[in-house]
Amino acid sequence: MTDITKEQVLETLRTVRGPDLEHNIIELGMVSDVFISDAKVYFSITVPAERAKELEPLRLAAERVVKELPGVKGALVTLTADKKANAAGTPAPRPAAQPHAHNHPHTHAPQQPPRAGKIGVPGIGAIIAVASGKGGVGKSTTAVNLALGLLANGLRVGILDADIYGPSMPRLLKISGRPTQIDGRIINPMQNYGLKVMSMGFLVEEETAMIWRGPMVQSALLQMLREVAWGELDVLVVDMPPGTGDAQLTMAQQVPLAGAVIVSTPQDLALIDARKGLNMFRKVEVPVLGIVENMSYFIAPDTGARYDIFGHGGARKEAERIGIPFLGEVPLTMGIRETSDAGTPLVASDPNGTVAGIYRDIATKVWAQVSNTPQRAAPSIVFE
Ligand SMILES: Nc1ncnc2c1ncn2[C@@H]1O[C@H](COP(=O)(O)OP(=O)(O)OP(=O)(O)O)[C@@H](O)[C@H]1O
Repeated sequence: MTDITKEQVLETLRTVRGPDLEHNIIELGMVSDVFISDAKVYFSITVPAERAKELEPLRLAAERVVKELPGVKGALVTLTADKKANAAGTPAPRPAAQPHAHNHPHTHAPQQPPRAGKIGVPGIGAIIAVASGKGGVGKSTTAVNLALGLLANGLRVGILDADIYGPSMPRLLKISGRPTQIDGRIINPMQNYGLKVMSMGFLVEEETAMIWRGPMVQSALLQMLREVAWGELDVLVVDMPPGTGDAQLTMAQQVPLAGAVIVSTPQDLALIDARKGLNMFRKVEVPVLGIVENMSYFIAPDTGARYDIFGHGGARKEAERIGIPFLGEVPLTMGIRETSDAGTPLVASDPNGTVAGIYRDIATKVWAQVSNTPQRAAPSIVFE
């Protein structure tokens, strides 16, 4: 079998029509440089920032045609926001409901209930949210590897999948089956890789959760927090649902969070959304522990060479601009993709690898902040 070439990849990408439905994505100049390494193909497609969401099918189509080429073992395609549009002075899209959100986080914040209204969970030292302004940036993958990084630092760790509509923990941690109950009420968490885990995915079929309305989701979440036999934990990592809508805001208000970690990709579009996430936590006075830049740069698996094809550094600049800690850069690698899809997260399956080291460093930085906050030192307040 001959090795796959760049030309073959570009040729097959000519069969994928661009957003104008007339020209293909190569003609339209939307495809970045193509990297091929060990029969795996990596590239990004540049799209206008405001259309990234609706163009997800384009990304999938491009990934599919490349994967179907004989000799290709895998393809990893990302959407990149069109920077030129911004450089040319096009204003970045703003959320209609929060017109001042990303410039004046405090100016227009509505009145919120005081933080004293939140109550701790007995036995749990600190609860940390992992959030992202939008889906698909690798929030769940980061949450799992961060949790494992905290575990590797000698802490007792649990992870709560708060994404009721799209739970990912059963897949990411390769856990199946139903949890057992104590006294018909308290649920035993599931476990793998030393983590205690709870997810709506263990309790109901995905289709059932899909038809739930807001209040049901809220009570399901609080139940997963309080009616689960977590035991003694130093830290519970909550994988928040993506986005910054009302549901996320309520959740951030109701869960007694010690702090939040924001995950973003380096692209402008993701950063705009990350900013919304930051503002959301500020509104409810939850300390932002910092930003992680995921899919920051690309490392060719064969040569180890590093390529900055995704606009690396955006999240660090953003963190510096607004004065919050920058927690680290996680590269885009096939290893992360494959292990998260296979349910064998890298920090557990390749603890000595470079990427595991990056996640452990992030975990150390996060914990250094959390353990210095008064919430950690104070005993948990018993609820009800
Ligand atoms: N650094 C990375 N390198 C390569 N692939 C990655 C990386 N981070 C995440 N991925 C892949 O990107 C996809 C999305 O990741 P993940 O499910 O963690 O994102 P998410 O932000 O939680 O998404 P959603 O909000 O839709 O649940 C997954 O297939 C995952 O394996």
